[in-house]
Amino acid sequence: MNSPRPMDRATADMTYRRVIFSVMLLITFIGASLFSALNFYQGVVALALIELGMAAFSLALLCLIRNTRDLASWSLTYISAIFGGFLLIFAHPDATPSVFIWVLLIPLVTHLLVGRFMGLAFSLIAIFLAGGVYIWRFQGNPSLVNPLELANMAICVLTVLIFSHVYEVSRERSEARLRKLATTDGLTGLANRMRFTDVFGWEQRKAQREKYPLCLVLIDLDHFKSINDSYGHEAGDQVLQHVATLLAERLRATDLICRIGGEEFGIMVPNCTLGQVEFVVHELQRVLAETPCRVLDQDLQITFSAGIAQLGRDGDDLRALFSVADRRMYQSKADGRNRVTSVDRPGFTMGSADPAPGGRAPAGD
Ligand SMILES: Nc1nc2c(ncn2[C@@H]2O[C@H](COP(=O)(O)OP(=O)(O)OP(=O)(O)O)[C@@H](O)[C@H]2O)c(=O)[nH]1
Repeated sequence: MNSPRPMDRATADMTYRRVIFSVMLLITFIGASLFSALNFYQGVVALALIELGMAAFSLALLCLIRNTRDLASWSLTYISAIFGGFLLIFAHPDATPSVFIWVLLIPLVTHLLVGRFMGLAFSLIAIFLAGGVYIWRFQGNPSLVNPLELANMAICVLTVLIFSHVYEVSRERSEARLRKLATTDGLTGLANRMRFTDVFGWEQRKAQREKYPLCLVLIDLDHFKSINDSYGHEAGDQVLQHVATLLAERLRATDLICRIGGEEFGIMVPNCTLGQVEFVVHELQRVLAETPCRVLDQDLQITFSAGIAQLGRDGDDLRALFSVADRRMYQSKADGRNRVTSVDRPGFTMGSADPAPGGRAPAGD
């Protein structure tokens, strides 16, 4: 099964929930141990044994969840087991009414551990069951089971449930917004360099493990400065968005494209040989040539120069690949632009690249 790429929602969510789960298990372990000792001391052996079981279970889970990928299943197991333990305690003749105050924690704990949907579903079932046990236990006691008492408890528990749910919904939304801000380029909506670096590291390990090629393409728009100079910065922004959309539409879902900065883009292409990637980039150039960018009632013909580097052949990490792809991209510029380079020309150095010539504006119609 494919694990999610870094900074994907599932991964970030798991990191957050693992911390919450660990804290919860620690609290359960300490609390259950303490109550177990107290109940043993008071001679209530049955309750003491249930609590001892809860403490041992929490400790075992604490060790188990450190590295598990299946955190959601373990969280549900924990919630079900602990709630099962609570139901046994609630039903025990020695348990006092004050024990039911723990029901207030159920919405909070479940929402924190398993999110808004499962949290809400589990809370409703648990509150319903706990309420049933309460009525069954104390039905002969009118001071504990009467409409006023029940309404008090129900409103209190429902308020905690509503707040827990609203909190979790807004937390998940804020987290998604922050994650988007942190990982995407604001102008084009493509991945930013930080996300690219994260995903590349993940993809690199996968490519090395599964022995398939991984290539990096650097793309730099040609004479972009002259677009800004001739048509204005806003027009330049539109061109960047136009190119970003075209590139993103043409690449596979497994490729990752990012805006590195300015008018430079990076593409990570897994599972393709250098020759295949070169073909793909030529295709992108062809599509771009066939799709001019409409700006201020003019069709601007945009071209780019590209350099390609392959993991292993040209370097063993992203920094080395960037350096090689960058050199080849400049070689494409020096060779006349609108080109793709995947092998070094002997004797070529960055200094020998043609410095950007003063402002040839792209062809308008
Ligand atoms: N509109 C716009 N322009 C940007 C942005 N970021 C960088 N630029 C401009 O991009 C231009 C890059 O110019 P150069 O590095 O000289 O490159 P070039 O004109 O494409 O020349 P060659 O790369 O040699 O073909 C500069 O004018 C920057 O101001 C941006 O976000 N929006």
